[in-house]
Amino acid sequence: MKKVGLLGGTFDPPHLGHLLIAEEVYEQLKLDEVWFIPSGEPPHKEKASVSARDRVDMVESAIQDNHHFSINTIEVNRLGKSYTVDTIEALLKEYPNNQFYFIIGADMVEYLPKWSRIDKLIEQVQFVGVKRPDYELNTTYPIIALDIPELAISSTEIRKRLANNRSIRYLVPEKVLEVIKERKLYESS
Ligand SMILES: Nc1ncnc2c1ncn2[C@@H]1O[C@H](COP(=O)(O)OP(=O)(O)OP(=O)(O)O)[C@@H](O)[C@H]1O
Ligand SMILES: O=C(O)c1ccc[n+]([C@@H]2O[C@H](COP(=O)([O-])O)[C@@H](O)[C@H]2O)c1
Repeated sequence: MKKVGLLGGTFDPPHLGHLLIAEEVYEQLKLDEVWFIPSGEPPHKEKASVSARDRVDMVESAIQDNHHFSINTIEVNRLGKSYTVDTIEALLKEYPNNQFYFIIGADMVEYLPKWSRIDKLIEQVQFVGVKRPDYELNTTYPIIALDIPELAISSTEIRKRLANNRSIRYLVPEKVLEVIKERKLYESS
């Protein structure tokens, strides 16, 4: 049975915090792979600022030099809001021999009670919660809580910096920076 970590996200844009949590969970839980799953329509927040195509391309650029990371586009290929419960149901059908671990930051751990059909979802997939500055990892849900180095990086902060012509070097991988610059993403109009 293959142990596969899933990192769902808006990735608007992907940053070093995402890569660090994926790598830490991969190592600590001895996973075989981690799949990055960009949302089509995020279930609980405003639409992303750039297209799904751009977000997929940025994720591909971010993970290209790590052979145990890959991208899965199941959510961008599905219409409507990207509820995790639908994604897990589809993945379990398609890959019955995989054991999935859904990785979330502490902000999403706090939000778990509000996830769609959470009582069903919690029985279908093992959640792994990781620390994130300013959020608590406490929950009554049966998650695996992991201690990881905390990085105070968010996509929101990166978008703000770009809007103010500030540097995002060393907050995102070089390759992601190249895509952002080439396509003039996140420039204020
Ligand atoms: N610095 C971080 N430390 C720990 N977890 C993180 C970090 N950044 C993102 N995550 C987690 O990664 C997943 C995907 O996050 P997402 O793509 O929404 O990035 P974000 O930085 O939270 O974006 P935004 O600021 O736009 O809300 C979520 O589970 C989130 O909690
Ligand atoms: O299914 C839900 O109700 C749900 C609610 C909040 C978040 N999620 C998922 O959690 C992941 C991280 O969310 P986000 O918004 O921080 O990118 C992403 O895969 C979302 O689809 C899912």
